[in-house]
Amino acid sequence: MDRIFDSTAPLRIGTRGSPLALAQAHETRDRLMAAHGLPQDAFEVVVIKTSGDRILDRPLKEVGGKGLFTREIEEALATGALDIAVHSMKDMPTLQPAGLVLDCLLPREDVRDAFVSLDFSSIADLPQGAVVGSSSLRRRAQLANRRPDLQLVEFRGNVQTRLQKLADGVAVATFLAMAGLHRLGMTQVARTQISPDEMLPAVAQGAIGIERRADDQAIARLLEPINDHPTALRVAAERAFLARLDGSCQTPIAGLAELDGDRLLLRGEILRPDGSEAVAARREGLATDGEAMGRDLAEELLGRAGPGFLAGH
Ligand SMILES: NCc1[nH]cc(CCC(=O)O)c1CC(=O)O
Repeated sequence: MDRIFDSTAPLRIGTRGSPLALAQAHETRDRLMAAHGLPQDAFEVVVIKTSGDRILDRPLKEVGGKGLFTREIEEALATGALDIAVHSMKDMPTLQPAGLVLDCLLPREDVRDAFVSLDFSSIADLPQGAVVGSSSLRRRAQLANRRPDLQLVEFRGNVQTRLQKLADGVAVATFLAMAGLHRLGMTQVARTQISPDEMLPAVAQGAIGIERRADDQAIARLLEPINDHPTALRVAAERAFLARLDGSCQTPIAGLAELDGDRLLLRGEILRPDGSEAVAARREGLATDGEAMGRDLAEELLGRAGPGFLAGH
């Protein structure tokens, strides 16, 4: 019998402590309880503070790359202080540290961005020169590309902090992932759900991934029934695209794969950080070829953009 079912010790689920991260950890726990008929006390949610949670006063691009919200959690997983770790896939580097794998994906939530504002109903509704808050390089570049007249200010912090900044008048509008709002039961703050045609979301937006030690076969079997195969195919194609672009937090990149039966439609966009130029393309093919399509799409965009584009020079 698997040690996980024999053990009297609860399964330790590692997560960040933000309300959204906790909601994602609880969703993971609930799916494992349902899949295996386990009681809630078979699990323990362990909150880990990451450097990204500690440093709130500087733009993310100055603090460091994508590992910022995950490093301490991955260290705890590697040393055995956790059994699994729950992550927003959009915050994950494309390469896992040696000894860890991230191959269990929960069913994907809404992939769209939400336009959030107390005074205006959409991007088009924003007056000339309005101040918009966002710390996402992708959203900043996409917005600057479509509305060069707008003024952008940094907007760090969790969903609640950012809404407070709007209430305080720091900016008149911001963007949040619909997925996060759904999981927090806060979709009412979205004034408009922005179509991917207007603003292509981040790679893996709306997807939750569960990481484990590569050699932990009991955990691999435990996770197997909660892995959502359509989500896994889509995220694999998007992350192959991202990996080929050498994407980091420093680079405005958007990508979205959608399934239609056994077909996969993959769209990608890269932008100059100041939004002065955007290059977009799409690929369509068999879903099982998604990762090759991702690499191929990245090659096309890199070729069309030319050297130095992603660095902004
Ligand atoms: N970068 C922070 C982050 N990482 C994941 C989400 C939302 C949930 C998701 O996309 O899965 C957010 C907040 C946001 O973009 O509004």
